[in-house]
Amino acid sequence: MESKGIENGVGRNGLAKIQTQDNGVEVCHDDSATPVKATTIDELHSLQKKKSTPNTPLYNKDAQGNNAFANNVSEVQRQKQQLQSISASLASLTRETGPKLVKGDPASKHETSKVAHHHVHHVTPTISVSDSALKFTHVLYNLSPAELYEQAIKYEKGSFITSTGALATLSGAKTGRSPKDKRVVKDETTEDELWWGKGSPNIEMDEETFMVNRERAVDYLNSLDKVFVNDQFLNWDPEHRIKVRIISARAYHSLFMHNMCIRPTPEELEDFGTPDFTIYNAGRFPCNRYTHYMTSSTSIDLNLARREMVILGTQYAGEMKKGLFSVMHYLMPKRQILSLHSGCNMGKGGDVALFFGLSGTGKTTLSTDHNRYLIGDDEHCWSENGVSNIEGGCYAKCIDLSGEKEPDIWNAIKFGTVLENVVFDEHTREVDYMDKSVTENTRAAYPIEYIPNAKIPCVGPHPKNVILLACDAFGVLPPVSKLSLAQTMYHFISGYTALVAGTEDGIKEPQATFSACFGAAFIMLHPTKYAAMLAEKMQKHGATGWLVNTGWSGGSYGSGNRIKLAYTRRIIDAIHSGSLLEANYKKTEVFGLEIPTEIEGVPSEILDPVNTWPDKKAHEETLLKLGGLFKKNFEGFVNYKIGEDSNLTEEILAAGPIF
Ligand SMILES: Nc1ncnc2c1ncn2[C@@H]1O[C@H](COP(=O)(O)OP(=O)(O)O)[C@@H](O)[C@H]1O
Ligand SMILES: C=C(OP(=O)(O)O)C(=O)O
Ligand SMILES: [Ca+2]
Ligand SMILES: [Mn+2]
Repeated sequence: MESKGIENGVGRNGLAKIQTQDNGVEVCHDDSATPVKATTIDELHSLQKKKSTPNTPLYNKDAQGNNAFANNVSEVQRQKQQLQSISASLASLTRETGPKLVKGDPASKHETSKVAHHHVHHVTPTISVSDSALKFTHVLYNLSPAELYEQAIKYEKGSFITSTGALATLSGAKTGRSPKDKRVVKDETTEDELWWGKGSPNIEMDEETFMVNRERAVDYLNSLDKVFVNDQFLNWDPEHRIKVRIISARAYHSLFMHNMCIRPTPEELEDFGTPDFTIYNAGRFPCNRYTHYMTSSTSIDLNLARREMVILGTQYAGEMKKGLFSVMHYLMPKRQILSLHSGCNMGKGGDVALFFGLSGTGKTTLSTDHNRYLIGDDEHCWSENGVSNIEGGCYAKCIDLSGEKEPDIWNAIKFGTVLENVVFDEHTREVDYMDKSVTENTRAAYPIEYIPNAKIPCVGPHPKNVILLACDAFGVLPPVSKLSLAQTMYHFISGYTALVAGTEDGIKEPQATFSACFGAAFIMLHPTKYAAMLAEKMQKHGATGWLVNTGWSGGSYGSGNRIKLAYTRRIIDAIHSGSLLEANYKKTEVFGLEIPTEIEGVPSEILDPVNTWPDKKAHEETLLKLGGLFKKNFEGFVNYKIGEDSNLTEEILAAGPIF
């Protein structure tokens, strides 16, 4: 019937027929493999998934990796305890019972009905109980990135896979933190312990109001079909590890925290027990303006006594990461450990550098260095044991990101990475990193091991260099200065950087920002407490302080240019290698900074800013102006003693600009 070859076979439509094989058999088979052992499509689907979850216990497996039958009871018991713990976290404090919790996705009926049988947290409803007690809330516990991708793409608008495999998400109306809406409960203890008043990030609220907001968040979360729960760790120093639980409404938030916190191994998760700190993230659900203290629809509330944080009315994920950082800024100093808003890396020879700086000054960019081991990009602890990263991931800005300039960050944007608020081609899903349509603050959150030279575990010895980064948009701070200990403290307490005017009406010149300890938004104690600890540690371990201007040169913002990243990298290289310690120095006017006359790979004339300004008078005026702003800011600190030694306090006061 069929003819051989194309040349003489003509189909009904007049086109040549393609014959695959000439074996004389009339019936055409698709393939020769044995058919699958399934009689229905459902059966076929069930073959696809092997039983395993991130929280599957390992203990109960036999040598072949099968779940040993004898231990199944303890596994059921353990799962029950885990669900009871989550149930306790989600319990309403104003009603007798909350919703019943079930593990698993409500959409996958087969799985959950099975699980539900074992894992419903039983409460016997009585007639007096509210309807919410009769409801089921599904708990999606420590899901994997793949599972979270599926959840986000199915249920959260604005979630897409980009051409490199990252998960593009939208954070909603808020694309940055809301520091004015961050409140801390003032009680008998925190009243004395914390920094309150002018300059402090701690805006007070009372316990009662906290409980109102907590209940609001808990009720919202319980009203959902499902919530995401992450149980993870903070701090790579095993002695000072903190267990955190994050309860959130979005897969985006769960994946973000999966990346940013330290991910427990299955064994660690098995022994997790009760968290040390819990975040209730109600995301889009606002606070109620009739509630005392509420001044907007957003409220981020910290209760140190209860070890809880409540987030209402913002979906910006950085709020969780930086909220936990505040908690560490309280807990760690209690243990004589200094918490640092800094990046950190280590050379092949074990030399550690810290990179302090406010947002946008270069912590993430400069600590991610192909020639060095990355310990972390943003939050660290310095204890008697050395340094340790608080987090398990990095949070890089991606505006104008390029593969040529920042290959390691570029390559980290792959499957598993959360990309916030970026714009991409609707067809190819290629991200346009130049596009600021949604926000200038586009971000990538990825696990630290996505950086090839990550140092795992993320700990290192005592720092040798302490680098203070300032993005000086006035263009008068030198690209690099070597600091005395007193100068290091002066600049650490000042925490200077400048914001550029951008495109807003009216603002024509850069705005100086002073943020104590290069992170006033996150510290909980008075800045001088952290400064005293830093001075003590730097002295004890012989660390050198440096001030690096990653901002403007040749004039202020508008007339000069931002210092080339390549030059800043050469400067940082010279600090790491020790060669900059050996350079010749001269002292600058006004700020009295020691500046090197030569650095390999950097044009010598840029090392003294005055050389780069065509208008010398304008330079002088700008320098004095900035000096004045420093002086004025420091007035708030002149009455504080730093450390045991009043000599150091006096030296610090004298280490500022003189004119
Ligand atoms: N000379 C420079 N040094 C450091 N960063 C620079 C420099 N010039 C431009 N940049 C850009 O500034 C931004 C610094 O941001 P980032 O490293 O995320 O800061 P941080 O982590 O301190 O918030 C990056 O986008 C980086 O590419
Ligand atoms: C996430 C933040 O940190 P950074 O900009 O320092 O990376 C932030 O300040 O919100
Ligand atoms: Ca920051
Ligand atoms: Mn950063």
